[in-house]
Amino acid sequence: MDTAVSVHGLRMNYGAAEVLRGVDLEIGRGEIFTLLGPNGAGKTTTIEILEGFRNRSAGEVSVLGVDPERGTEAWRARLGIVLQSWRDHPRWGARDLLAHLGEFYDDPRDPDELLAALGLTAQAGQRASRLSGGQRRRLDVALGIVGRPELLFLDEPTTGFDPEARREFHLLIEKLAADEGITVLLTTHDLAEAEKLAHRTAILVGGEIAVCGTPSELAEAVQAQSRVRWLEDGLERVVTTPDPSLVAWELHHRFEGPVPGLEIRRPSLEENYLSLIGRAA
Ligand SMILES: Nc1ncnc2c1ncn2[C@@H]1O[C@H](COP(=O)(O)OP(=O)(O)OP(=O)(O)O)[C@@H](O)[C@H]1O
Repeated sequence: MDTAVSVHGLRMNYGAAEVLRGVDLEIGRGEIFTLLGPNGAGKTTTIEILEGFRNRSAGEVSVLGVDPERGTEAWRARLGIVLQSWRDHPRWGARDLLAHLGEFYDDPRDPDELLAALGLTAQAGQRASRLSGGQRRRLDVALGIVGRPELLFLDEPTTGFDPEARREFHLLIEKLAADEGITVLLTTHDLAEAEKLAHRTAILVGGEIAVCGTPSELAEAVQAQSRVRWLEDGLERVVTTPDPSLVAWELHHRFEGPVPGLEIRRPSLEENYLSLIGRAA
């Protein structure tokens, strides 16, 4: 795998608070990688360290072959960064903002093509402060890719999007990765978004990677036990098991026929994700 991001034993303390507790990650070039986790898990802290905005407490980090703590301007120009909230230049029009930012790069994208790709052509002359939340996020993404980055960081990019805008946004990210080989690292707390969009996802819980893999590996790892219920001697019995068909087979044998009130339930991925991150499903 041609590596875009490599992280080993990453630790971060804010004073006495240990926020990252030994994070390991390898992200390949051209991959769409999601960092998924609940509020406060350490997602933003991780990507701020990768972006070179924050110095780590310990561990090894390489982003496009460079330690972010020693990143030069030339290295930074290879990154596209979309922060959680970017509220600068409220008086600038969307197109002017893109054209202006593009001047800082050697080979910027054409502002009009970018606006069209993001579905913002009608808002080209509109001030950034007058855009809706979803339009503003799309402009943020346009600003993030105007310099043709090799690696794009997106911190919770779809917060506030309606379903249609979210779907279009996902298509755009898939196109950027497929057509241009851009590596994308995005954070989200939406399991469905990670499942839909990412080639691979790492679930960050309490400053540690709980699970990392492709959507099917994720489903398998997060898949908890199934619940088998039945009635016996007037009482409800419940067992949890990784192999509900075996339990049902044993029950059928024991009852020598139909099992009263037999019910098998496999928790959804969402339920299992919630139990993994320590929330009631
Ligand atoms: N500058 C800081 N000083 C002290 N503590 C901080 C600082 N920034 C973040 N934290 C704490 O570190 C923990 C991780 O925060 P972080 O923003 O990385 O989480 P997150 O996973 O991005 O959360 P969210 O989904 O809410 O954005 C939280 O407990 C947060 O309160």
